[in-house]
Amino acid sequence: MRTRFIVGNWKMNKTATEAVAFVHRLKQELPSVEGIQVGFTPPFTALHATRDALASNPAFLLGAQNLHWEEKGAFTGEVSGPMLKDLGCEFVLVGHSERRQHFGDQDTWTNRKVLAALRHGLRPILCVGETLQERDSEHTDAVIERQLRAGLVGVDDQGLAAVTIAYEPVWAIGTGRAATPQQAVLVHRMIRRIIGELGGADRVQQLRILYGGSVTPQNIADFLSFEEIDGALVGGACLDPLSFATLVRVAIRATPTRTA
Ligand SMILES: O=C(CO)COP(=O)(O)O
Repeated sequence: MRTRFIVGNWKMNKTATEAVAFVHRLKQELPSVEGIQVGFTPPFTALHATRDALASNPAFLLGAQNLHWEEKGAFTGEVSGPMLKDLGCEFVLVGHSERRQHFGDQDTWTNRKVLAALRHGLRPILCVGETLQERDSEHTDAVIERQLRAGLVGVDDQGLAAVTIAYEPVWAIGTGRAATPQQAVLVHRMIRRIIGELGGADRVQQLRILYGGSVTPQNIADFLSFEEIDGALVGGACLDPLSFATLVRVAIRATPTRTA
């Protein structure tokens, strides 16, 4: 069975000082985490402090929210894979819809970022998701397929084994209007089929597909009751240590028993 993965995406929240306070409180609430992995993506400026505060708990993984595809050079304001790796990051988000919407991250860029992450030993979490307009016009499948295929150009079987996909419908992000687990399951199945076609047929059963968009301590169990949903990418509900700890505790107990 795939190990479930809950990732708290802090977005542009928390100073380094606040990050340390958060982690200390969270560790009090979650003295032991077994059976699942918990990831954190602080802003770049809080990565170092968060790493030190997390202090080698193997269930806790540090990640970044973005990277540039070049290793170094004249790219003012950017951060590269080797820089993240050096700080102890194990994974990195690529193609989050906020990057696509506000910062012009196009499919060709997400592809370069996925390849750069893999080159530097970081596991990419490739984020895909449709807007409300795309869903309403029944383009969800086509949009997700395009984002996946374009984002994974040139990724070989070995690379695919290191990739995680996050399905985050744009209309569900920060709106309090989560997708239903059944809606997510349908998209997750399609994602697994497409990745299988891309050449990961042998390994596709190991691929983790997370759901993101208004996940809360109240609805996480519902999502994780489906075996197609391997975890969650959590925004708003990850910022408060008590709320996030509750969510993680529920996730630890959740067992997949339903089919859509
Ligand atoms: O974008 C998200 C995680 O990356 C989801 O954000 P919310 O959980 O706030 O909807």
